[in-house]
Amino acid sequence: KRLPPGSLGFPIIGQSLSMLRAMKANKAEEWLQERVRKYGPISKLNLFGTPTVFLHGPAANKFIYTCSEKLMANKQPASIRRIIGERNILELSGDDHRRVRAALVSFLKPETLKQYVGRIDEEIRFHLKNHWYGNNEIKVMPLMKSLTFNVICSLLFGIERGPRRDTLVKLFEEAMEGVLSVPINFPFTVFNGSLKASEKIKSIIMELIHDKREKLEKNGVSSNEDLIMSLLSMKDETSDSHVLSDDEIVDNIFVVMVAGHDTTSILLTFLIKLLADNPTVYNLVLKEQEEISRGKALGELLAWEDLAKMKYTWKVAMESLRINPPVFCSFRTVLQDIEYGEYIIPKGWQVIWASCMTHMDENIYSEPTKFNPLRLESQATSPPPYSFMAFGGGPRMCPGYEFARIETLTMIHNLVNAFAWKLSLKDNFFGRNPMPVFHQGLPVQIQLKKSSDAIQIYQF
Ligand code: HEM
Repeated sequence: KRLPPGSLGFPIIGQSLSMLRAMKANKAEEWLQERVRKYGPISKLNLFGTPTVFLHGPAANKFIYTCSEKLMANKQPASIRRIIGERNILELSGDDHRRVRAALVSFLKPETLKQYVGRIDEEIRFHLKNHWYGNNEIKVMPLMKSLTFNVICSLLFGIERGPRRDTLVKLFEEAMEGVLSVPINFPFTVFNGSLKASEKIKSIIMELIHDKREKLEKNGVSSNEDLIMSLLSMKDETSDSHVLSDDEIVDNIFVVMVAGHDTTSILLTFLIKLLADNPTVYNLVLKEQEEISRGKALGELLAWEDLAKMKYTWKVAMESLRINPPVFCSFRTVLQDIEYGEYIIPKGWQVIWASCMTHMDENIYSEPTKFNPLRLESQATSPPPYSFMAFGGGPRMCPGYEFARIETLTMIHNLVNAFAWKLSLKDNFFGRNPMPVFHQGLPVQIQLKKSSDAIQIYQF
């Protein structure tokens, strides 16, 4: 058995800068395709200070998602670990991972979230009134980021609108800049700036924990009012001790901030673009959403049951995720030498794979660059297992799927019912940092629909 083909490049830096440059120029898929052409579906390289093996294809996806925890752990690159924290779910494995995941899922599961659909709808209407109503043009990407951040602040962290939220937004952007960087902590480096922002974010979360604990003790009852309250209320049935330590709550609230807001904002941004580019799809989505509005009183908020009727709209969202998955690549760390085909992946190395590569494989999806929401519906063309990777897979599959679905469907329902829009620019260039970023924010010209419903709901 031997090492996979490829070069490890220069020590520490390896191919990191070359890959980051390709990501910034939105050429990362081509960069990876070039590797596959040169070396095949498995090759070695050096990323973010660690020797790495890149794997490609559904068989590789299956291998990673079903691999024993004894062979592969979910350790992230050092930059992510140091910014978010050692006890965040992405770093944990075995019983620790199951315990923290179960605690998060007990709030993120449909049975809990279904009662919050109306609250998310309210936050979205507030956003539309404040940022869309009365304007002729808006920039979609920054607005979607602020919307999804506000939704998680309200629902998951119970942070009221105001200075604390505003400070968090700014710090959060600074922290995110260095999540994929060479982890050298010199003054004025991006990584150094991100570490400083991360410290401030953590002290804000710690303050929140103290405030909420006081509130819980005063009331003397457990609470599902928001995710932090829910985590603080959780006790082990046998020992009566808290399920998560304060440090674990801080690191995992941080990870939910990262995982929960950027991803959905990117999905919404691409959806708005795809709907502008595809009038037929926009009209079909509108038809589905108008049908739902007809069954409701004027101004009545959406409920869980309404979301089940938005089947076509969700297919459109899934097709958007196939073409533009927000999470570009994922990492695991090898704990023992692993044999993969004719190669060996040594202990201590990283494994990396990229969903976009599988999603754009024409052997799986015919005409992969074509936006076709119905392709995920038909039995004949539905993708084989481990071929749709936007939410990951296996025991680490995204636990925020339902939250993202509620938020996305509720926003699209409100948008198509109230507004028509078209892209302001012909070219809307985006790069990855590591999430996609539209350089000009995706400006669109918008028009409030003339219907009396839209005017009554979305005007002040
Ligand atoms: C469109 C929206 C979203 C997408 C595309 C997405 C994608 C993903 C992917 C691909 C993974 C797995 C990464 C891996 O295997 O290494 C993941 C994990 C995760 N996601 Fe999401 N996500 C989304 C929304 C959310 C939301 C809204 C939340 C929370 C409110 C969330 C919380 C998490 C957490 C905590 C994990 C780690 C799970 C674990 O390690 O057990 N995500 N997500």
